[in-house]
Amino acid sequence: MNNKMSIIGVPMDLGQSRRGVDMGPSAMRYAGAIEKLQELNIDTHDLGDIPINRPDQKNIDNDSNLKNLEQVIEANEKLAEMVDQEIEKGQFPLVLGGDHSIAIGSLAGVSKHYDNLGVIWYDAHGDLNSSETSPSGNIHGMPLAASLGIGHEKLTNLYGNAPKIKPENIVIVGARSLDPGERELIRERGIKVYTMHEIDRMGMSKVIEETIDYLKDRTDGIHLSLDLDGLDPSEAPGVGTPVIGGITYRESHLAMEMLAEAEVITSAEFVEVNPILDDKNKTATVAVALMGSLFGEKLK
Ligand SMILES: NC(=[NH2+])NCCC[C@H](N)C(=O)O
Ligand SMILES: [Mn+2]
Ligand SMILES: [Mn+2]
Repeated sequence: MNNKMSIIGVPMDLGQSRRGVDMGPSAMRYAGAIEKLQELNIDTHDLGDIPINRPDQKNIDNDSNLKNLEQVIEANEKLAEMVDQEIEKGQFPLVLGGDHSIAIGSLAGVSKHYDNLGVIWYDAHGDLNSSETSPSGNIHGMPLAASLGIGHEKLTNLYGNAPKIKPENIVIVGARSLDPGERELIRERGIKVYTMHEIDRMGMSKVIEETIDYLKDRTDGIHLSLDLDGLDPSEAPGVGTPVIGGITYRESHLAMEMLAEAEVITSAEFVEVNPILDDKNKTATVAVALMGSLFGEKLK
């Protein structure tokens, strides 16, 4: 793996309705993210947080039902540019969120550098909604669709033309809450999904083995987008949209270790850590432990 890493914090909570996820980057730094990476002999540059403009009140776009559309776009444009520049310099970008809408910016920046970017979407949700299908108007439920070129054109065309990624280069792991429009899209576009059912049946080991086999040959880089709500809320309670019956802490470590061993991940983000809803920073601590495994920590 690329040993030179740039950390980019995105303290943004405007892609969903529960305040507090803007403190995610601080919570993960406080839980020792930078020290953990340095311990692993990774040459780590913490670039700090992207400045976020907060609206005075809740802003709902008139022609779509999208909440805080302008602010989300502004933040994502800054993020895309930064991610793009860091990769250009030869750095591995590690993005700390913030709500999952920031994946729009991460993927916009990363995809500039790959013709066939692969994406592992580790999440209880598909985040495949558009303004038409979204039950909530929350943009954090839309980043994967937007990156596929589906949805509001200001989101799909952010920092370059749509689409940023191809449906056949995506693997969703941990899904257990999919809206009707998302299911339809998964079927229509043939997106590969390992729901909790498959994880229970096959075991995480087989799921990740298949994921790597599937993506390895067809892609020229793989972005890991890890939403902490992919884990079970008993182990990662500090998230805004928890869904019972999730991936365990051990399964998640195994997944990260297998990805590290295969040396396939070329960029990553950890999102949706909400310290206000958390139990003594437990979720940020879990996130940092998973970063350890993803970036090569071994027990012996
Ligand atoms: N990144 C997340 N936590 N997304 C949750 C999305 C929940 C729901 N599917 C929605 O679109 O509103
Ligand atoms: Mn989620
Ligand atoms: Mn998500």
